[in-house]
Order: sequence, then structure tokens, then C-alpha cells
Amino acid sequence: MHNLDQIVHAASAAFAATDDPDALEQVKASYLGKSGEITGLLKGLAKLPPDQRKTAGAAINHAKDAVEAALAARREALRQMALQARLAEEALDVTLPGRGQARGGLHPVTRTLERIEALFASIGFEVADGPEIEADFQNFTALNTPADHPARSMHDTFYLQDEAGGVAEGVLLRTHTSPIQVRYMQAHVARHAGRESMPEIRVIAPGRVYRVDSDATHSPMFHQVEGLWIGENVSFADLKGVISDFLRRFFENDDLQVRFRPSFFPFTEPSAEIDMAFMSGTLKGRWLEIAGCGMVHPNVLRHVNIDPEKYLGFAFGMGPDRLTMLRYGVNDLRLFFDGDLRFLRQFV
Ligand SMILES: CNC(=O)COc1cccc(Nc2cc(Cl)ccn2)c1
Repeated sequence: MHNLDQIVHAASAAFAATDDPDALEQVKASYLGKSGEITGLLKGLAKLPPDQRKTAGAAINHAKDAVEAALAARREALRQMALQARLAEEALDVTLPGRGQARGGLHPVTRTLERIEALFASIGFEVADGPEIEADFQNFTALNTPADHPARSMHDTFYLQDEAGGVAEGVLLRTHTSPIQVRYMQAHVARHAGRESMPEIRVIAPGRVYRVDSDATHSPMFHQVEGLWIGENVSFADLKGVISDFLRRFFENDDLQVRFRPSFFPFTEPSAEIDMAFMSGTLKGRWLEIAGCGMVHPNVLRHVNIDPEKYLGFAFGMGPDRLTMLRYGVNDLRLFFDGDLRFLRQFV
């Protein structure tokens, strides 16, 4: 009977060496299946002398029980291993920080443009838009810019090419947003043609503008906002009041000085540069050039069929990029356009 012990030992070792349930069933069959080793021994009982059958049968059944017990233990062990593997694989670490939903945000220059538009809308200005590819007339001629003015040169202005690759006559990328206002005035005059007098024009023109000079502190594309107020009785005093009030509201700072320094633009007469100075904080007392302005030149009104004997008004132009820098204390314009999220995330 000693070989029964060997069989039980071999079966237990074979079960223990099997990590796969299907393979385990194969090993089981080789001992307990129809042609299994144990089954074979039980079938052999019939050939034994009757007086040995009882003892032999009991010994074989005892071995069979031992093999079945070892098989059951291994099945349970494999079941546990599979369960542990699944638990490990599906484990959730509840201590991990939430993924959360990243919040987007508007670009600081966009926020400035929207703030400027809202502040002027609150005093009755409309916001107008217009094409970035402009005609020579709206961008220069209507603005009283002489034919030989340097601003018209290809050194400063992007002219578009025609199909043949030549310079398309008078088609360019707008160099300021004044052409938006020229078009607005043309449309306004047309809309009220034939009437005794036309309603006042109050319009803000924000947008992208293009200039050839690009260097460390100039980008070929930047933003401008222009304003225009035309009526039968709009004075330079109105201009000073509107600009001063706008700047104090924009910077939320009543302790802010504004001055108008005589200057020259072809499209305004008189013209002035607008400087402002904070009376507190790090920039205290420093005059900062903010914008240009003036009373709209009579020739400009004539170019859009508005009678300068009856109507007059003012216009101004400012750089929202520069206002943004001042409002957020940023000292390098390029930071706004590098697309570096570490910088832009501060404005979400
Ligand atoms: C950043 N901008 C500046 O330094 C100067 O901009 C200015 C100055 C004065 C007037 C204007 N715009 C304007 C528009 C029309 Cl339709 C008629 C007359 N003037 C823009």
C-alpha cells in the first residue's frame, strides 16, 4: 500500500503546481477521472482475492478522499487568488485628489475689450465691427491721410496680393479700427438720407489691427479700440469728460489724473494725446500715455457726406493691450500672446 501514499503525495504536488483552474481539472482527471490512477485501482479490486478486497478498498478510498481534499483545497486557493487579483485590479484609491473639471477663462485682453465695450455701452455707445481686409479709401483716404503719407507705405502697411501675385491696388490689412467707424458713418448717413437731421452717432470700434513693424515690443497683429461721437453740439469738453470718466471707471480708481497734451493726427483737429497718472500705488505720479484723440477733421466728415457746418464731434483711439498691462500690472506685452498657460491661468 505504500504506493497509495506516493500517489496521494504526487497528486497533492501536481495540484499545488497548477495555477490555472482548467489545468487543475486536467490533473484531477488523471487521478480521479474515468481513466484516472485512483479509479483504475478501484476497478482492480474485483481481481483481488475476496478476503483482501475489504482492506484494499478501504485503503484506496482513504487515498481517494485525501486526493479529493487536496483538490478542493487547491480549487479554493485558486478561487481566492482570482478574487484577490480582481480586487487589486479594481481597487479604487479613494484618497486620490478629485480630477475635477478644469475651468476655462477669457483671455485678459478679451476681458479688457468686453469691459471697455460695457463701460461705453452704459453711456449709449454702440459696438461696431468691420472687415479686417480693408479698402484704401476707408483706411486712409476717408481719414484725410495725404496720398504720400508714410503710413501708406508698404514699410508700415500690409498690402494684399492679387491672383497674379502682384500688389492688389488699394487692398490692405487695416492698420487701425477707424475704417469701421468710416463704414458706420457711411451706413448711418445712407439710413437717414433725406431727413432734416440725422440722429447722433455714438460708436465704439474694437478689433484686431495690423502693422508691418514687429520687434521685441511690437507684434504685427495687435488690438485697438476707437470711439466716435458725432452730433450737432458735441464739444472738446464732452471729449474730456467722457475719457476721464471712462478711465476712472475702467481702473476703478477716482484718484487718477488725466491730461490732454496737444498733438497731431491727419484725421482730427485739434488733436491731443491722453496721459493718465495714478495718485497712489507703485506707478504713483508717473504720466502714462494711454490714447490719442481729437475733434473729427471736417474733411473726414465730408468724405462720408456729413456736413461739417452742421455736425461735429470727437474721436479717440486706444490700445487695449496697454490698458490690460496697466490694469493687471503686467510689464511685458508679449506675455499676453505667448500662450503660456502658467501666465494666462492667473486670469481665469
Ligand atoms: C492708439 N490710437 C492712437 O494713438 C490715435 O488714435 C486716434 C486718435 C484720434 C482719432 C482716432 N480715430 C478717428 C476715427 C475717425 Cl472715423 C475719425 C477721426 N479719428 C484715432
